[in-house]
This record gives sequence, C-alpha cells and structure tokens, in this order.
Amino acid sequence: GNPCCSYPCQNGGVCMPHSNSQYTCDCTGTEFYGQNCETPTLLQRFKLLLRPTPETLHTWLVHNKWLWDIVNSMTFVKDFIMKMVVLIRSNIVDAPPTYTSDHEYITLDAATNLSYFTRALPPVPRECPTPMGVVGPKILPDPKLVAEKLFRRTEFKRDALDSSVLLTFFAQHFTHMFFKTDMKKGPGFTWGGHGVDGSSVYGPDKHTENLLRSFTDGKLKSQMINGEEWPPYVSDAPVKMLYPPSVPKDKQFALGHEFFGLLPGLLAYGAIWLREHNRVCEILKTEHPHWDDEQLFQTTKLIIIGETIKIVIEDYVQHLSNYHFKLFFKPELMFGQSFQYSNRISVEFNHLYHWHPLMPDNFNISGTDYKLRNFMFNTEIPVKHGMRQLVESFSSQHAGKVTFRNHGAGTMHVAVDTIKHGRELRFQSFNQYRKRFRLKPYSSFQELTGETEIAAELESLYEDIEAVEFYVGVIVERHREQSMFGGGMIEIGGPFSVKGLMANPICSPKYWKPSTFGGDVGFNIIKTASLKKLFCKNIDGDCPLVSLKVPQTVSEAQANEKCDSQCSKNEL
Ligand SMILES: COc1ccc2c(c1)c(CC(=O)NCCNS(=O)(=O)c1cccc3c(N(C)C)cccc13)c(C)n2C(=O)c1ccc(Cl)cc1
Repeated sequence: GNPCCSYPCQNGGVCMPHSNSQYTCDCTGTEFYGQNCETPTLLQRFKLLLRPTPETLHTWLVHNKWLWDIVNSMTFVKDFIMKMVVLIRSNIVDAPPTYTSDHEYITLDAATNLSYFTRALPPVPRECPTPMGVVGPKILPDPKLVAEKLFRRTEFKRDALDSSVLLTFFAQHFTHMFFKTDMKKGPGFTWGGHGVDGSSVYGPDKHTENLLRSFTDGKLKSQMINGEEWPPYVSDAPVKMLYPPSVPKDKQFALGHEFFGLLPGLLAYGAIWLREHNRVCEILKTEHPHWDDEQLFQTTKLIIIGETIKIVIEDYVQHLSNYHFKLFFKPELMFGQSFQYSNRISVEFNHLYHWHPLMPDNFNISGTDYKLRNFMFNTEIPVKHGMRQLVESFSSQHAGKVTFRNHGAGTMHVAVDTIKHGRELRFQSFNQYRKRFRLKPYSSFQELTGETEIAAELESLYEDIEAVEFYVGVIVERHREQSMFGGGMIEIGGPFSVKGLMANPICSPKYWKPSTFGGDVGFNIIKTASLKKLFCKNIDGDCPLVSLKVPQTVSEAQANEKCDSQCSKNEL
C-alpha cells in the first residue's frame, strides 16, 4: 500500500511514496531535517524556545487588561504587534495556493483555476486502508448518527461571551460573500470571488449588479416602505432570488445573494448596506458634482468594501477574539513587507465557519415571538417592525454557543452536509489539521472535549482520537478560557480570516490612498467606519442600540424574567 497513508513526514514535510512501500520526506523550507523531518535546525530550536505556545499567548491576550491598555496607547508598540499578527497569521496560509480537492499533490490548476476552493491540506490518498489514512474505522459512522449524537440541540446553550443575534446575522451576511459552494460542480468548487468583494450587496456578477443599480447618481435601486429605504422587489430588479412559491414576486426583495431572502436578519443587513451605499453616493456627489453615475458607483463600491473590512476587524473580530489588545485596520503596516495581495478561499475555512449553533430556535422582535420556521422567508417582519426595532431586538437577544449539542433542529441538515462534504473531499483528520497549524494534537477524547460524556460518544463513533473528523473536532473541542471557540477554530480559522481581510486589493499600496476613494472625504468614511455608525447614520432619530454583545443590563433583566417564571413555579 501507499506508505504515505500513515503521514510519516512531520512539520510540513512532503511525503513522496515509492513503489516498494518505501517513502521519502521532502523537508525543504521546513527548518527541520531527518528521515521524517522531525529534527529541528539550531535556528528552529532557538525559535521554538522563544515562541510562546498559542495557549499561553491566548491567556495573555484575554487577561492582564492593565498591560494591554498600556500597549494600546503606545502607537509604535501596537503597530509592531499588529504587523507581527498579520505577518505571522498570513504566512501560515500558502500563497499562491498549493492544493485542490482533486489532487493530493501540487498542480498548476491549484494556482490558476479559480473555480476551486483551495486546500490547506491535500486530500487523503485514495488507496489508503481507512478514510483517515491508516487509523480509525474502515467505514466512518453515518453522518446523521454523528449529528444526532453530537450536534442536535438538547437545550439552548448561550454563547459564553453573551454574543447577540446581531452577531449571528453579521457572520451570515458577511461570510456568504466568499463561501459560495458550486453545488453543480461539487463541494470542492466555488462560484464566489475569493474575498471581501461586496457581492452580498452588489451581486456575484456584472449582470446582477446592473439589475440592482439605478444608474442615477451612482445609487442602487431602492424603495420607500413605511418611510424607510428598503431593497427593491424582484419585480423591479429581476435578479435570481431563492424564495418559496408562497412568497409572490412582488413581495420578494432583490438582494446581492440569491439566498438572502431566507431570514429577516439578512434582509436587514442588505438594507442597511444599501442605505449606506446610497448615503455615500450623496456625499461624493456633493464633493464631485461633475462625476458621472459610473464614477460615483465605482468609487462608492470601493468605500463600502473598505468600511466592511474596517468593521469586520475592529468590531466583529475584536468581539470574536475577546482580546484586550485592540485589533485595528491599518494597511500601511504591510507596506514594504513581503506580503501578497491575493487571497484564495479554502474549503476548510468554509467548513470551520459553519457556526449554525449561533442561531436561536426563535426570535423575539420587540416583544413578538417568532418560531424559526415562521421567521424564515418572512418578508413582512422587517418592514412591519422597521430597522430600529430589528437592530435593537437582534442586539438584545442571546446567540447560541458554538459547541456540541447546540445545533437547532432547523440547522441539523447543514451539519450533516458539512460532515458529508468533508468525507467526499477526503479531509484529513482534525489532529492532522492541528499539527498543520502548529497546535499540539490531542492524545485522548477527554482532552479534546474537556468532559467525559461526549468523549465517550466520540470514542464509540471513531475508536481512535487520530480518526476524529475535521468539522466534528472543531465543534466538540473544549473552548479556551474567555472564548467563544476552541483552539482549533481560532488557530486554523484566524489565519484565513486575517489573510482574507488584509490581502484585499484596496489594502495594497497602489489602492490605499485618498484619490482611490474620492479624496479625504471618502478615505475618512472608511477610517471612521463602525457597526454602530453604520446603523446610526441610516436610521432616523437618535442612535438605536447596536451591539454584538447582549448588554449586561438587558441580560440581567432577561435572567430575572426567566427567574420570575421559574421562581414563581418553585414557590407554588
Ligand atoms: C480568541 O478567539 C478568536 C476568535 C476568532 C478570531 C480570533 C480569535 C482571531 C485572532 C487570532 O488569529 N488569534 C489567534 C492568535 N492570535 S493572533 O492575533 O494571531 C497573534 C499571533 C501572534 C502574536 C500576537 C500578539 N503578540 C505579538 C503579542 C498579539 C496579539 C495577537 C497575536 C481572528 C483573526 N479571528 C477570526 O477572525 C476568525 C474568524 C473565523 C474563524 Cl473560523 C476563526 C477565526
């Protein structure tokens, strides 16, 4: 058989099988040597000695606020750290891309064919004894069984950091810009643009974009309903939208992504970004009265992408990380460094980002309770409640914890599909991915989950800790202290996230200057963007509550409320 099935080459060495079940490890560029690339060079030994483990680093980052308050106030220190963060995280992502899901060796296709999601690790070779190589069962347990035992929500568990449903919808709206699996070609293929390209607002292609544009003053088509600006209906902007037949065409909103009719939260973000686009057009038109529609549109689109990246780093990732170190968006930091302004979305990043446990089972909008099934494809709710009530309600409702046994019933099918796709694409095991991202592999199921019940379930399903699948491992992994996720999610997803944000064309030296964005006015819109401002500037009256974290007061009030019903029962 193929001797590489047992993954003998360590530290990123490439295994080359030979006929008589011998192999060679290519240790080029790994700073390790020996038959299995297991011996570090002197320099590497020195580095390993100095580098803090990811766990230690994390502990530092979520504690010692006094230290980080000082660091955050010292420009040259925080700039140095941010530069290190981006360089360290980006270098772990192969650029140009090396593997596709169709080849376990490097091909030119991997670099040039944009239809492929790239792979951080090549697929398990076909002729190996077991699906994971040589370890674990010859037949993996049925994905439905795995989902039933490990994913189905027993009782709703809140996220430990009090994340709000506004975060849930932010994540969904943002990630669907670049996670677009081309089901016709298969789970290893994408029809997306490999980065933050604004497609959630402008559509995936020029044809859709032209249907969404008004071609007046650079603006997007919109309509006024109850005194507020909303996206047009499909009857006015005939883009392809996925709605059930129960929703008539003149009630289907036309959005940048065909499936954004699914939830009012997605419509809300689509609507607020549309308002922001049209607001920025107004500002640019005042600055440049002689600009035509095309220049107003194109420049505004670049500003919207800039605002998106700014908000993602400084509001969204800042919340996800829960760091006291303030992350910030400053492309200048990378100028003069060896940094490639090109990104390729990996299918592992896609699977990692399946955070469906964030979704609650029902939604409370200003006191009205909606079951998920009544909330889905409901185009009345957003316009009935209005943007203010939507954003305040989403900001006040708890999101679910991304952990085992917390997938709502409505999202179980997605979890099952993710496991199936991981097998179809022959993902290597969770432990192999941990090693790829410089994490220590787990030596027991208990060490992985941090408890015993799920560990026992895992053992009965996979027999060997080395055989635990990628998505399963990421979801059942015990969370780091003060964190929403386990080390796998953070250390594997972090680099893809940082690279995807900082490798955007607008961050490159030739783009990142006032003239690209219509002068200092446009440039400053990006530099001062924030999630709160995005809603404040586009909702009449004073600023609504906008928060990715359920405010303590609200949270306590809900706790008391829950206690009232609970307590009164006990008292009776
Ligand atoms: C904790 O929870 C989280 C949760 C989500 C997170 C992060 C942290 C991080 C930051 C990171 O990647 N965290 C690892 C090491 N930390 S670090 O920042 O890279 C770093 C590395 C080296 C030195 C550092 C340093 N020095 C020099 C003192 C200071 C500060 C940070 C340093 C990013 C991007 N996330 C995402 O967007 C993300 C989006 C989707 C997925 Cl699926 C997964 C993640």
